[in-house]
Amino acid sequence: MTRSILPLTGRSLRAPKSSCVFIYDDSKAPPPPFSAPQGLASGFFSKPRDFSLPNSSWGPEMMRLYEQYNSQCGEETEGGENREGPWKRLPSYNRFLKYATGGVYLSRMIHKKARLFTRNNRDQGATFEYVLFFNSEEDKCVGVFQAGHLLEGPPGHVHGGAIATMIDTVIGTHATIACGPVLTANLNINYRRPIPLGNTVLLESSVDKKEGKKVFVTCKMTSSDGSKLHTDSTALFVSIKVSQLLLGS
Ligand SMILES: CCCCCCCCCCCCCC(=O)SCCNC(=O)CCNC(=O)[C@H](O)C(C)(C)COP(=O)(O)OP(=O)(O)OC[C@H]1O[C@@H](n2cnc3c(N)ncnc32)[C@H](O)[C@@H]1OP(=O)(O)O
Repeated sequence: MTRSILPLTGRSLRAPKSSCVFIYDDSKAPPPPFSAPQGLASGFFSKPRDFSLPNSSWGPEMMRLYEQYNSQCGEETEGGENREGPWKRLPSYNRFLKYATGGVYLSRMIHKKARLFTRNNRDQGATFEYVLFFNSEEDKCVGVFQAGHLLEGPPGHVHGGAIATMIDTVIGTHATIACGPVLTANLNINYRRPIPLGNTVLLESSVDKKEGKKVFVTCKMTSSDGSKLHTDSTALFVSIKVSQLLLGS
């Protein structure tokens, strides 16, 4: 029923401008009727929470790096003018699908309780605190990541799977910006130095080459001052049609 009427293509999955999108918040009320246009039932809709903004759990290094990149971001001023800047902060929600065109309905039909792995803990600072910035002129993506105490692997240090998750998030986002919807086909990580829990690290990714449906990305993760290399990694992403995921093929 639903599959045939949904105009879901790669092109329809665009991140919205967070300032003007209203979405259904399923924690507050029952859903409006399926056919309700987005934004009409104002009592049921609320602004999506952008998890990539500072909160009280962010330590000084996280804040320093955030300010460093954020101060170089283009933005619309209160007077409505556009301030130029090479970087753009990428907003981050707990369910990407909800905020894509038409996704508000899809998100209720497809595993409606699903939440993004990295954004599913309400306890600020406990798991993944991160913010991503993108520089289109240089085609660079950076992630600033503060690792919370629930990410323990080796005693007092961050689990390798959590590190891989962060790398995949940064390079996956970068590959998506470069090529539209993609899936990780291959990810190789050299773990060079353990990361103490609570530390802030910097991830920097670059697209090495695109070849048909394939995009090759590399990423380095360093201490916040850049002095220590924690990981270096390479990855292959393959372009997909979003309908592939929805139709289970
Ligand atoms: C603003 C932007 C916001 C963005 C938000 C986004 C958030 C994102 C953040 C979160 C990010 C989270 C991200 C996640 O967690 S993604 C979740 C983890 N990944 C998966 O589950 C992927 C599972 N795999 C597949 O679905 C398929 O195998 C894929 C789609 C990957 C390839 O499909 P398929 O097999 O049908 O591909 P093809 O036959 O058309 O081949 C195409 C080409 O690719 C080459 N090939 C394929 N596989 C490999 C391999 N392993 N090594 C080397 N090469 C490989 C292949 O040889 C061919 O090359 P060529 O012959 O053409 O030369």
